[in-house]
Amino acid sequence: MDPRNLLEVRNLTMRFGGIVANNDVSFDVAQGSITALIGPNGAGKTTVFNCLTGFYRASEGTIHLAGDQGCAPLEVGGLLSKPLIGGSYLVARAGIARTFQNIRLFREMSVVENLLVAQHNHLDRNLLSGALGLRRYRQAERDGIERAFHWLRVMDLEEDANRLAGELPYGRQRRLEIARAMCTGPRLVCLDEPAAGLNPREKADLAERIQHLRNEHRVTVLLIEHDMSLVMGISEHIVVLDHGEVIAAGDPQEVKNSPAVITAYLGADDDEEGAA
Ligand SMILES: Nc1ncnc2c1ncn2[C@@H]1O[C@H](COP(=O)(O)OP(=O)(O)OP(=O)(O)O)[C@@H](O)[C@H]1O
Repeated sequence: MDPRNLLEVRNLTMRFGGIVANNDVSFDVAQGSITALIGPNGAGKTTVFNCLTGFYRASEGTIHLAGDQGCAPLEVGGLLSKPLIGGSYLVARAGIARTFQNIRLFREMSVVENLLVAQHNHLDRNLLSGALGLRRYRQAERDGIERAFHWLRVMDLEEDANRLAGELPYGRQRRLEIARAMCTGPRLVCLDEPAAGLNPREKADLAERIQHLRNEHRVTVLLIEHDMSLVMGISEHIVVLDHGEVIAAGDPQEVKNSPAVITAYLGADDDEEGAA
């Protein structure tokens, strides 16, 4: 594995019966980069995310996540050969977190509770120490709450801590989803259309926050997004999918000028025209 990369996807194919959602997809995500995965509707972007995060077990191919601090690389492809639910749980432990195209918060829980539930991996381990020594267990609980408030502050949601998540305005729910993903301490955060439904001011704010996460909190970002000004404004590397296949990859300028990309977008729906 190239030491500059955090993630290497090789020859990923995902079939649903006769439908080939991803066909022989290969790409890299460099350590510390903001990388975007774009393409017209139905191109296979979310399916790639679902394979990366263990929601689907890929039909073929491998996904390598670099080891932490020089440890041996972790083969997520190996983990994903385990059953579906175990897959996503193990992937979270490996250091990948995600948000969803359609917000999936616990709407009936408070904002801070959403962040505490997200940390169940840490807290589960400490249940054992709960049985063995109360002090350690309480410390783990305090750490969890502190971590939750840290990310609420970073995402400017502290004042909403005790509100029900489902009552937050839409833009704040989107920020809460990112805070929840960050709470798990990921090395790679996968954001699925984080700007969907946001107004222009909220989109500009989101772009700054994503850059802040990468610059100040050292997380690598993989982004699916239809808003091309956001993608072109913050990504160093862009991978373009069409009909399940990678048709181009490069920096924003290269992708903008790629004839294959222009053709793919001109052939797509009206609302995507001119996006590339
Ligand atoms: N669970 C599934 N079962 C059957 N087909 C699926 C499944 N998930 C995705 N597909 C199909 O795979 C293809 C790619 O879908 P996917 O959601 O990955 O595209 P996308 O690029 O994320 O699209 P969008 O931008 O509209 O969200 C589509 O034809 C879709 O219908």
